[in-house]
Amino acid sequence: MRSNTKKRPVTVVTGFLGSGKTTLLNKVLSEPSMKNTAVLVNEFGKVGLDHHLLRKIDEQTILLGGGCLCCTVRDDLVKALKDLLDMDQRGVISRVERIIIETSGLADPAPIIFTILTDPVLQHHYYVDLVLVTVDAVNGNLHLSRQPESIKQISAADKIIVTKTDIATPEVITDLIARLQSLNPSVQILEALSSEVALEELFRSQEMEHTQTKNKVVSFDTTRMNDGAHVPDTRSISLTFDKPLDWTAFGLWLSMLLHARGQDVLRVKGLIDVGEEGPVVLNGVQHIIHPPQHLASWPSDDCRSHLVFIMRSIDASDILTSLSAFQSVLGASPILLETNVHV
Ligand SMILES: Nc1nc2c(ncn2[C@@H]2O[C@H](COP(=O)(O)OP(=O)(O)OP(=O)(O)O)[C@@H](O)[C@H]2O)c(=O)[nH]1
Repeated sequence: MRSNTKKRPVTVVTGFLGSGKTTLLNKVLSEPSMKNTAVLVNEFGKVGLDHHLLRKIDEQTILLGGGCLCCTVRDDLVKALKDLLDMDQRGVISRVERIIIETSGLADPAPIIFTILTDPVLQHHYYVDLVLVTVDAVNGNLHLSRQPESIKQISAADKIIVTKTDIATPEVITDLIARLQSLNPSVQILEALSSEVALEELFRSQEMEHTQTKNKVVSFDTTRMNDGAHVPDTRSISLTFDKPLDWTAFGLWLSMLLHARGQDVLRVKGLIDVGEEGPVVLNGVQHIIHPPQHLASWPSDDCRSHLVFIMRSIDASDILTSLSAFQSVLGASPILLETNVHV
């Protein structure tokens, strides 16, 4: 019986239908450093194909049943992760050091993260380290305008990999990247084909990257986006605070917000100055907040709190008013850095 008390990282790879998830994974999994990776593949539809396409890791590729992982087959996911653990501990498969879940193109990553964080067994053995989202350079804009699932995926992303840049014009790629950055200001965007996306960069733990892209001012023409979209308005806001925050009071404020408007808060991400040496990393997808992590030091010279919300139908002014009303307990006032509205 092998013993391994270290929690294993789970990377969720999602992206709209046909956006290049399997292609990217094939590349990633052929790297020697990924050899102890198990892959769970979920496809929408009765007959799955992608697990056949992921040849490199035959033995440790598991196909989760037809149906979408985010709504119908979460029991399958729990069972597959427990089975992997069991097989790993009994030594019947090679040691599993990382798990990749390739979702169906229609999946909302939030319930998947929620399942792993809340299952009484899984939470002791696994943690979700990254949500990687592939976006097709040619069709990405259309998906964002027409498919609400696509917006949820972008909101949940820690890193976005733009695929098919070889068959899109530079203007389309630039516009798409601006739109993605505007939807999720804290996300890191990589191009799949540029230098083949270095693996270390793709899978690098995110704490050190939290501040790299935040606060980027993106020029963005909202009129172009109103192309008969079916997606309700989505907006992102970036905030800072004039002083360190009281962490307990902030946690209370956030719980109240999520309790009242959890459905409309797609993403919360931040580095919070709580008056100690390093910041607290906050990472939430919809109503799920990952266990906050206290970093020993700030990842850059900028030691101010940074908080990004991606929301539906909630005005930046509502957040600011609510935080301002709470400021005597928070110990700091909010300052709006940037807001982007997509209608
Ligand atoms: N030209 C080009 N084609 C690509 C690129 N990435 C993927 N493709 C093609 O796009 C098609 C779909 O790619 P997949 O990797 O199967 O996409 P997926 O997201 O796994 O698809 P689903 O599982 O159906 O959601 C395939 O024909 C790929 O060869 C790319 O960067 N450039």
